[in-house]
Amino acid sequence: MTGLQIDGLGFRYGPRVALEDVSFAVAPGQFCALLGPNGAGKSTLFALLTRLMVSRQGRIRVAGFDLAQAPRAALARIGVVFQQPTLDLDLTVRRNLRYFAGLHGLSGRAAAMAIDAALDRLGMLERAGETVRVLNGGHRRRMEIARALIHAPAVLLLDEPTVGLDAASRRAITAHVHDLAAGGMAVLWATHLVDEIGPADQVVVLHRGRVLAQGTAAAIAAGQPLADAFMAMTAGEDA
Ligand SMILES: Nc1ncnc2c1ncn2[C@@H]1O[C@H](COP(=O)(O)OP(=O)(O)OP(=O)(O)O)[C@@H](O)[C@H]1O
Repeated sequence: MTGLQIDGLGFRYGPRVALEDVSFAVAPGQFCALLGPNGAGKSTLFALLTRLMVSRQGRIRVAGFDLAQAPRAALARIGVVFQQPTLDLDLTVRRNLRYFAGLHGLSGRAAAMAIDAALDRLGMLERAGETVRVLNGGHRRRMEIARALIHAPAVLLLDEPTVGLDAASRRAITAHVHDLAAGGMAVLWATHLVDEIGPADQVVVLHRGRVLAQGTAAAIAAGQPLADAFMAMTAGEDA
């Protein structure tokens, strides 16, 4: 397995169970939507995948590397776009990315090539010299995704990356990230918005820390709109 594999993952905040026996995989070339309402456990899962937090329950493998046993090798193969933007608004796009390339040990020509390639993939190359502050929200987000690609990760994690964006920007970013998956990356996209998911995408429905369903969106929707299937599943749990 060369993408992302999660087996039996659990996590508690004191007595509160945030994740329970979560297992699923994202293969290279797959766009997988982690679909869950507020409080489902998506951010907790992302914190465990990026080792901001550690769990003793279960196992996470990235491109075959066990995150607990070989954290550096595993983390080197992950690109992350967190919910909260973390850009220096007063630097240009290129300087922001150069700083980040340096964190990954890239400098000089290698860094310049990686930065140009990543910006090009997100349609942002012509904006490389602009200060981040003048970019709109959609372009800032695209730049953050480009930044997450600089070290050529095998797995790309995005935590609700379209929050606060207008419809056109959301559509553009969703399309760009689908293209990255089609190019061979394993993509995990956390969201509570079903309109960001295509029928062929993989979906993992997370609710109250547990996986309620997983499969293609078409299979989970089972002939009804995905939104209805999702509402029925999560409302049923509340009853
Ligand atoms: N620091 C914390 N201390 C205690 N409980 C927490 C903490 N962080 C999250 N929780 C709880 O863990 C559960 C999962 O929260 P989490 O933030 O992972 O969900 P989420 O799916 O990311 O939700 P959202 O979309 O609102 O960010 C929730 O019940 C939440 O209240």
